[in-house]
Amino acid sequence: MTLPDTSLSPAGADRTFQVDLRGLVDLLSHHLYSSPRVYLRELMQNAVDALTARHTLEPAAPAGDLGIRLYADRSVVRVEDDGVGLTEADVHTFLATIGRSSKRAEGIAEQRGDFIGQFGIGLLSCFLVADEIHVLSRSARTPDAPAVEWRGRGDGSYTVRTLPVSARPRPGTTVTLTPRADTAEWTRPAQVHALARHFGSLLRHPVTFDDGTGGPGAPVNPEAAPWARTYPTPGSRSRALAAYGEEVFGFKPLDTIELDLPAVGLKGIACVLPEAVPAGRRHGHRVHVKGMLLSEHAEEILPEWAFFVRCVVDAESLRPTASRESLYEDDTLAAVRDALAERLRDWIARAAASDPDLLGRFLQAHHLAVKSLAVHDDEILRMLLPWLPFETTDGHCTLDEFARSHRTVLVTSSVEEFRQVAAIASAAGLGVVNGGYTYDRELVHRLPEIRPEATVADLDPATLTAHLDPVDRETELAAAAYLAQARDALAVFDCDVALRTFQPASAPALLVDSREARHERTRSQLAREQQGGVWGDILGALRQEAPRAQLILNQLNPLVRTAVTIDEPELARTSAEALYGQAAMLSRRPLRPAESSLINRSFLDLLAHALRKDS
Ligand SMILES: Nc1ncnc2c1ncn2[C@@H]1O[C@H](COP(=O)(O)OP(=O)(O)OP(=O)(O)O)[C@@H](O)[C@H]1O
Repeated sequence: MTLPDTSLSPAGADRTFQVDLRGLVDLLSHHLYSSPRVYLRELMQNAVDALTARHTLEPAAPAGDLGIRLYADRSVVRVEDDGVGLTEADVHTFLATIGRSSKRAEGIAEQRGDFIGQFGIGLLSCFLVADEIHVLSRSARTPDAPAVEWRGRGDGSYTVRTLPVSARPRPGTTVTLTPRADTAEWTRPAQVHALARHFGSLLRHPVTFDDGTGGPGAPVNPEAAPWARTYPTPGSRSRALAAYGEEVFGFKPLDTIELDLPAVGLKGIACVLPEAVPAGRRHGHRVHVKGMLLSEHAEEILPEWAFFVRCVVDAESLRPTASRESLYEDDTLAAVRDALAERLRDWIARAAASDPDLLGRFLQAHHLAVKSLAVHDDEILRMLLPWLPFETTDGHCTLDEFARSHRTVLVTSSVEEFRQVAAIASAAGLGVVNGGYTYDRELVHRLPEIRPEATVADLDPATLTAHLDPVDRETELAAAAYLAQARDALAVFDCDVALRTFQPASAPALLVDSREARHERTRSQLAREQQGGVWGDILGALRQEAPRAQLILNQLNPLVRTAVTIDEPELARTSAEALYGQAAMLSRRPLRPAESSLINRSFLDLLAHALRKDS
């Protein structure tokens, strides 16, 4: 073992970490912030926090008198506020110490609720666009203190000096950046103006922008948030909220739901999407804190099932993470999520109770989202199950309509089984729902919970065939030769052939072949191929009696009646293959390569036969 060399440093001497500021800024820009543009958000946010502190200090000061002024010409970007300002001691403590913040209580988790910042690193984001940060400040807390100037450089060095009061006659802070040439994209005047509007349009303090061309500063946030304005009528209010939703999200909402949670000072709107979105694709919500836009893609404020809305909210006490692009997962956020989810449920309940037209349009676009919700939410299930659309043997209809005309509701377990039995079941007067889509079978089975008079049962193809009428002995005997040839032709598909009578007469054949049966046959076939090998033994051990597919020919169908009388063996085989191919296609399940080539071959053979006959 080698002992550490202690000759150069006295044992136990305390040392101080060195910080490589360039490395730190690099880390922030590549891993914390999504884009250099966030420098403006951080500066505006510091200005907002400084104004908040000033209001606490001077509660009587009229809010409209204290504001934020932005300035950008081609050579500098400046953010000036009438906030609480800094003394020389504050500058050393807060500006020059990375990770130190005046907005935090004792621990890192104890942010003082009135501020947006807390981590003491936001100002560093200015190094994403400039090599030097210049701060000129005057404290409102110590009005006699001189103005103080701080210059912080990207290499980690800084200078502080005090200046006469005349250098900054009023309390507040001015931060000036001299952008690097390669960052013009984020610092040219038009861009600074656009970014200021983007981040600050809902700020409650007056914010102006001046591009140095001489005109008056343009207001960045001329109007209050749309939900904070007053409107002459409820109708004009909801139209204004919808127009705002359209402006920020780019779609015309199906409806706009107002959100208001006084406990956390949250207000905003949820815009119902006019079209369905794939369940996995979530766009997230726009979250403002104290008016400041922090995230455009926050997902955490609503549960996953709420993918049919996009929200804009402004909250007093949600806590952003250091990157500001997501929210700190704490009890408040969990409570907000629950409360907002409750609002969405209330909206659905209201539409179900009093606005069938709106409910209809909503379900047309979002029935999948609602189905996923109803599976876990008894309240939604009770309210909406009768209204949800399902594919049935009566076409697409609501479960309520369907249950009214069918006392027993049969439900298949796969889409393909539904396709196989739909026409025949409906001709036989049976009511079948396609239970193959996600959630559908589960939901249909819960119908008796809200319609106790309804009965729901599973239907599989084998049950249906058991109900088909056999043909009389004479017909069976007459068809025996044809059936034998058909069985022989279809043996490669492990398919039996039978003759029955069923409606509709227009259906020549029904292929009964459940998914489980197909899997079982594949396994059996593999076991046969692998005989003797390890796989063969394993698969063999798993082997059950492989259920066979069944092609059921319809004796009522004129084509089948003719086919069973064919005495030409080749033509008999081809016709059986063609009937099998047509029934397989009707089931709309994916065809195996052998089946596709069989369909091709039988078609061409039949064509050749027809042409030969004609010539
Ligand atoms: N415009 C300003 N007016 C007054 N003080 C300011 C201003 N900008 C920065 N400060 C002081 O500098 C400190 C550090 O600012 P910085 O933006 O780095 O971090 P923060 O805002 O405290 O936290 P966060 O990293 O979460 O933004 C602040 O806590 C505040 O004391």
